Amino acid sequence: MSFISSPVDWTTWTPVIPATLMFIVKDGRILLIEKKRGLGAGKINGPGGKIDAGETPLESVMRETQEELCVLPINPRKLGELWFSMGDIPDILCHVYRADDFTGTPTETEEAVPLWYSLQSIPYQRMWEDDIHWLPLLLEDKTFLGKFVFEGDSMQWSHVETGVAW
Ligand SMILES: Nc1[nH]c(=O)nc2c1ncn2[C@H]1C[C@H](O)[C@@H](COP(=O)(O)OP(=O)(O)OP(=O)(O)O)O1
Repeated sequence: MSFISSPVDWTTWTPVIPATLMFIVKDGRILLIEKKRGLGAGKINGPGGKIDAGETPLESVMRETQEELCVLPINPRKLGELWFSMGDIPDILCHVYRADDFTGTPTETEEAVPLWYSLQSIPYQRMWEDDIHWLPLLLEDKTFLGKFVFEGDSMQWSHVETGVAW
């Protein structure tokens, strides 16, 4: 099924789960993870996760990157937001960050396997279906707001705007 106009009324959409993603880009490569558990297990994504109570999005993405990969991003900056209407699971608002350097050594943990990819060979076919709609913007250092409607793993509708001031 595909929709021309959104199947979701975004003016009344209310996110239930605030979450984060971090993309470290350095020397022509991007640091991704194979997620070992949780939502999207088996997929390739950036490190990140749910924001804990009392945490800011930035605090959360630093903690999650440290927990999942044993590295700390340097000078992270927020480039995007992703609004997910997820059907049968709670809706997610995800804050997306980029950093161009880090401290530590990417290390496999119980949650994730670190994977470096060249910017010319990002494995979009193993990522969430929406990623190809906004990750190229992040790589160009552009800001964005993406809205996506999913049914299970299948994207039903998408809209991405760029030039958003965060
Ligand atoms: N369609 C999608 N595209 C994408 O790129 N990332 C998505 C996505 N849907 C969810 N995510 C990411 C955002 C966030 O980092 C993560 C949220 O999944 P989870 O709730 O399973 O988090 P975690 O497995 O880290 O759980 P916690 O450790 O409890 O925070 O999944």
